[in-house]
Amino acid sequence: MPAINSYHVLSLLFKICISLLVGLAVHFSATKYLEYDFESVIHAEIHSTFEEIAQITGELDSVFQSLHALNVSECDEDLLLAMRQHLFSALYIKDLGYVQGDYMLCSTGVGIFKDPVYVDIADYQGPKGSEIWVDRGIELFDQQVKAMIIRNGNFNAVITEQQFNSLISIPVQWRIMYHYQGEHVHVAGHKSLPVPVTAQHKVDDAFFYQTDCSDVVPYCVGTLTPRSYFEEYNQRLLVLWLIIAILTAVLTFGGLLIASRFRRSKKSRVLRGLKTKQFYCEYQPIVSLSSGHVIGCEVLARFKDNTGPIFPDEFIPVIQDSNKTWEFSVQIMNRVYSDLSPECEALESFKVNINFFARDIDNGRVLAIKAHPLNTLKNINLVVEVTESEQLASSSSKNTLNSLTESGFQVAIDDFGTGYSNLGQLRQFTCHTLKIDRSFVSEMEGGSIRSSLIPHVVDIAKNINVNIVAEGIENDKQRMALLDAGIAFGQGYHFGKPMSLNKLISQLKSDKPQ
Ligand SMILES: Nc1nc2c(ncn2[C@@H]2O[C@H](COP(=O)(O)O[C@H]3[C@@H](O)[C@H](n4cnc5c(=O)[nH]c(N)nc54)O[C@@H]3COP(=O)(O)O)[C@@H](O)[C@H]2O)c(=O)[nH]1
Repeated sequence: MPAINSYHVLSLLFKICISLLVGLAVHFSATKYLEYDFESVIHAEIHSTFEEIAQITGELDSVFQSLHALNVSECDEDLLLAMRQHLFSALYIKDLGYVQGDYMLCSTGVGIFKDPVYVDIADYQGPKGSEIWVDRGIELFDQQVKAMIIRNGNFNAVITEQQFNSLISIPVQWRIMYHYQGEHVHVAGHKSLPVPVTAQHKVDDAFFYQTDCSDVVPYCVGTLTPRSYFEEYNQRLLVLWLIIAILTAVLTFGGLLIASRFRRSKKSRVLRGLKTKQFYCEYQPIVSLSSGHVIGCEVLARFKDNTGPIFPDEFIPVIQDSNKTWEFSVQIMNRVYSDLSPECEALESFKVNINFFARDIDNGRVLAIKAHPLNTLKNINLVVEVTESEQLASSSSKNTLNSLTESGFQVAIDDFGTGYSNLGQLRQFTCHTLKIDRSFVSEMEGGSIRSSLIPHVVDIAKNINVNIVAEGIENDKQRMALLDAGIAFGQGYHFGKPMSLNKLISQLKSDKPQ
């Protein structure tokens, strides 16, 4: 299991926060949408109220018009009959009366008054010369009701507040205002609601407040709807959206986990590292086994990102499988160049072994090394190190290696003895060094069959006149035994682990006779 560090904790917290934010955003947007939708419902309700008010005023206009057409100057039974006929067919008007001057003479409900009733001053002037009284308590068919009275000429009509109560069907607090010549007069509903001056709406934690004024009739309506009604009205949708929001948050979290797992997969880290040039180099000394002097080094690529290091045994296969071998080698050469260029003055015919892939030898891409600035560094002998493999046996590989050696490069065959090389193959191209795989060295003390092959490899090397570097020397006993076997050079933890170039240079300086 990978170690959990603060980076992982932070990244997990980040994912949780993003997922919560996405879930909240979905929830917030859905609620806003439902609120908007609910406001449209209230808006439609207000507009249907205006339509009904228009019908009321239309009814009043037509009744007044036809009563005026009777051209009467007193209230008699004929007029009462005519008024009652109008009342019978009216939808909204609940009573009609005849007024002369400041006195009402008769009404459809009472008939002809014995004593004319004094009519006080109207609350406000209405359109078309009408006068209006609002919120009046009147007796209608033996019942005390609140009503609005509209007078036009010698006639007045009564509209009860009950008429208005049925105009708005949703359970909101509402208020209808008469709006004429800049004045707002309460007509019906909750007097405490704010005066609806212009169309506006507001939503808070507890209420939806919405007001609107009609363009057709001089009325405005204000509504105050408790949020609980909104929640009840949209109960199913709110629950559904809450579930969707939770699911979205969970899916986002899952998606982020998968994405980051992919991001953290070795393959994507390595390829990202290649793109962002995150590979760097360590240098392992190669020494003379007799004197212990450092005669050169092997360049070993390293990789580390904020998730941690990845070792060559893991990243080399990724690079091979992704066909990025040459891109990788160029990056390493560039790194070696920038590491070495400030230091090379202090060196003396120093071998620098760089590992290349057999496929880049086979396809000849490695020949581009000839034009690389590394080639211009003073005191450096570049050694092309390549692991022995089947690909090295191809004729194109041989041509490439021969072309390199003709141009002054040295060639080292790495891990010699583990695979495909044979003496016949080695004779076909010039190679300068055989590097004996560390498995031979590590098994020397146990006297394995493999280690018993070392003298044989030494013979082969002498035969074709190449140097041998023994790899993986971890103690002095191994050094001595290899020296006895006729091997001149070695590499291994006994002389130094792969290290930074600065460290290697200091080791070199302390190594030099003063
Ligand atoms: N084409 C390229 N291949 C590269 C490059 N950089 C590295 N590699 C290859 O990856 C393999 C693993 O390399 P690494 O993990 O760096 O191991 C090297 C040494 O650290 C290790 N070593 C050296 N001395 C000892 C020792 O005394 N004991 C011990 N247990 N290990 C030791 O051996 C590796 C070097 O081996 P070799 O290459 O065979 O000389 C390895 O195959 C690298 O070649 C690169 O830039 N390009």
